[in-house]
Amino acid sequence: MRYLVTGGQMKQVDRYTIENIGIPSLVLMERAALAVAEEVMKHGQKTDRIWVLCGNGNNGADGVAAARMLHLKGYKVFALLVAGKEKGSSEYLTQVSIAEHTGVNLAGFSDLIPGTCDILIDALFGVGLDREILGRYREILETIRRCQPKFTVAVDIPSGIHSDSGQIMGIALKADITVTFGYEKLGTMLYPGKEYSGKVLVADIGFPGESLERLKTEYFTLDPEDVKQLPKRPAYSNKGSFGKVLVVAGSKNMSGAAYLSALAAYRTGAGLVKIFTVEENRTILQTGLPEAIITTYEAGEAEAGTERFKELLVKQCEWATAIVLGPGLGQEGYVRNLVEEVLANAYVPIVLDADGLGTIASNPELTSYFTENIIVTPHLGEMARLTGSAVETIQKQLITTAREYADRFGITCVLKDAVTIGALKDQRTYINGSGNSAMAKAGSGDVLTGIIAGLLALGLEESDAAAFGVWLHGRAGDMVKEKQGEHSILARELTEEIHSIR
Ligand SMILES: NC(=O)C1=CN([C@@H]2O[C@H](COP(=O)(O)OP(=O)(O)OC[C@H]3O[C@@H](n4cnc5c(N)ncnc54)[C@H](OP(=O)(O)O)[C@@H]3O)[C@@H](O)[C@H]2O)[C@@H](O)CC1
Ligand SMILES: [K+]
Repeated sequence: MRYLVTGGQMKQVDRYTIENIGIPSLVLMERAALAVAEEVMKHGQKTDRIWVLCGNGNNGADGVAAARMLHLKGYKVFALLVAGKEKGSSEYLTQVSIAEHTGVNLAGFSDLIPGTCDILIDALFGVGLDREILGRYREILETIRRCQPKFTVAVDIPSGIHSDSGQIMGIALKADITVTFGYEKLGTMLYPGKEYSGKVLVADIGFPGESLERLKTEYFTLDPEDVKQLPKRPAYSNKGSFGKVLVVAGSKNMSGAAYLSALAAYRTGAGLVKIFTVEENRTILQTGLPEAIITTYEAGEAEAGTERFKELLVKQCEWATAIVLGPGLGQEGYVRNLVEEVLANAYVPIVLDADGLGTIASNPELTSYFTENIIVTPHLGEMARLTGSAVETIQKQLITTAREYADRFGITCVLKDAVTIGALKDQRTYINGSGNSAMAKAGSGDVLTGIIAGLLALGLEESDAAAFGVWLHGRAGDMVKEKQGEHSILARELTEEIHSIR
């Protein structure tokens, strides 16, 4: 697990380290600049034309220091000082003074003769960027972009990307590599910032652990080594040891979603999976997934809300350790009854997805059944229906949208996008780094519900099941893509990779 920070949190880490621990700001900066210079030396040669674009805050000061280090190693460096010294930070003034004493080639931006730039070090704005880039700064960034640097190393974060949201603040520079300090910023994990950052390298510049621990560390991501934290299968066990997943899914002419969800739950480790679906799906599901138990109902009895139907459903809910509710249920009138009965009668974790969420959006009064064991997994369109916000608005504020929805009901909200967010009920927020665009295909979401339910059945609590589930799902997608390329992934193949990850 890796913590991620907002720009504001990073500033608090800086301040605490400087003021309470006593590591001078310039000492941190020296290590930051060295990390940048070393990265440039790995990619460049002494004959390369290296430009360093420097603002007059501490990001610019990092740039000036890196320019000095490269200059002293014999590299051809040209530091472009974009702003005057008047409002420069004290570290910036110190770095410029040192650079002057060591003979670094310093110039104002107006002295730039546009030409070949082999390597650009982008040190205009770091976590201090707090507003839209306009006027002269915008023109400077446009000029730099027109020069088409062959390789760009961003200092801390690409200039123009907001460190909390990953949004472009009017204009931004694209980097091949971003050398970030201490902890990765949310802005390089979230689109479009993620795309602008290239490869992100986190440089340890000496922040002691306690400088972060004392903050409320809310944001985190998972890496391949974290898979070790998933529960192991004890040797002495039976199918009952691993929990029972009830998949309430499927409708007439729609059996695939139930199949995929159930299959994924089994592949993730559930001991028993039962599909509760319409009678029409019995044969096809029994044939496709003979390992699953199939219990069926008639749409008519669900519509009428007969006693037999209610009793049958209550029995299923009592049987389950975890429930998937929604995939492929369709939008027939009876679905509302079905969803309400499950929400009212289940006392175990429920993964609510797809048509289950559609039912909630059309019948918002059903949210009164939401308890802390609900995990909702909407994509942006579903979230738009649930909240009444536009998709474009949600996309610009994934984290806040997911967090607000989760907190409103005290539930866990997994908001699915190119970077999926898990606003967990325990107040931590998971930012997913696995997965790829090839997974944007029918059935992929059904597999995710099954994986999360499988983890719940193994005993993970809702927050961990949601975060690990999203990660495993993306990782499986990455592995399938590696084998068969971008275009031909099928949702069911995601389930076939789960074993190689776990
Ligand atoms: N010891 C430390 O603290 C360490 C810090 N480190 C480094 O410091 C960086 C943070 O430094 P920072 O806080 O000085 O902010 P920074 O990103 O340089 O930007 C501030 C400048 O930008 C300006 N500005 C902002 N928005 C603007 C806009 N839209 N359009 C125009 N101007 C705009 C703003 O102007 P102002 O608002 O003052 O008018 C100010 O001049 C961090 O990312 C890391 O690289 C590391 O060395 C580790 C040790
Ligand atoms: K930068």
